Amino acid sequence: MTTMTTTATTTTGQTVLDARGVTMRFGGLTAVRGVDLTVRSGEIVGLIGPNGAGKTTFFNCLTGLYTPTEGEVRYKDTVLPPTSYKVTAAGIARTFQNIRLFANMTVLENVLVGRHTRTKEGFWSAVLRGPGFHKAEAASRARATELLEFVGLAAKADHLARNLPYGEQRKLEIARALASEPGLLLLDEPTAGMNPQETRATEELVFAIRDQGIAVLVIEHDMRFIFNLCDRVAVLVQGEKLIEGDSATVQGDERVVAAYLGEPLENDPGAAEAAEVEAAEAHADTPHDTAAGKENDR
Ligand SMILES: Nc1ncnc2c1ncn2[C@@H]1O[C@H](COP(=O)(O)OP(=O)(O)OP(=O)(O)O)[C@@H](O)[C@H]1O
Repeated sequence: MTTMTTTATTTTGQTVLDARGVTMRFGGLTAVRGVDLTVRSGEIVGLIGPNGAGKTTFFNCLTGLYTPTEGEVRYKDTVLPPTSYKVTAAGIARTFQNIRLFANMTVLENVLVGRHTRTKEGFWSAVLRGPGFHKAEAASRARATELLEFVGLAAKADHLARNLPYGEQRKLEIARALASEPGLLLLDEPTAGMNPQETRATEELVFAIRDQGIAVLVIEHDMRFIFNLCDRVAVLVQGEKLIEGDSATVQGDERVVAAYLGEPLENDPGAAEAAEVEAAEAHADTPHDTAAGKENDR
């Protein structure tokens, strides 16, 4: 990972995101109910909660994919327009839980696509390909290359996105989001499917992004990642914000433990194996056999 040449613009404490009373209803189901959340520059804020708690729906309300049924979202004092293109242009970028790359485009082209809200050259300029277009294109390529260096993918600029390993596809999504030069980056489960080394590298990458002056709001089920990374963590349960505070406060809150941390996650990779071992122990004549074998498999 290399350092971007843009100057860090951190003015710690300035509110970049101010969501007030955000409610999202789908017919009879209230997926998000009256959620307030602020994110300030220089901060990494975590959003956690059980499956179905409303985290992604809340992200969708912040990024113009959904228009909240009630409530208001402001970015740097301006009420956000209800379309994702305009939200990106205003300064909020995001990645998705399910990776959304252009699989048959190169790594560099994917990042160039992310720059479309920052290029002034219009349709006719692109068609006529005059000097203005070529200058803007060269500047965009230079910036995209810089971002690929930042996330550690410069050597793969010409590879097709679909040929990247999973962890690198997630990095590419982040580079593409950064290409819109956001002031706030929303990451939806950035380490899903990653091994521990990739997760650790993602943690470093998020710190580096924050150090560039970009505020980060991150949804993640990996609690170690969240509590290492975040200055503040908000917990959503059944669409409502249960608590918000620093890592120690949230981890120690009895309601959070009861509602979330105390229960195995639905996709807890150890849960199926643990159940298998328990069942084997209950039925085996020699309880050590199966359990010992399973331990070695982990
Ligand atoms: N477009 C939609 N139409 C109807 N219901 C929806 C829609 N999107 C989400 N929901 C419902 O809203 C609730 C919250 O879902 P959401 O995906 O926001 O939860 P989540 O906290 O992100 O879950 P996970 O951790 O599993 O990703 C769920 O009950 C879900 O089924």
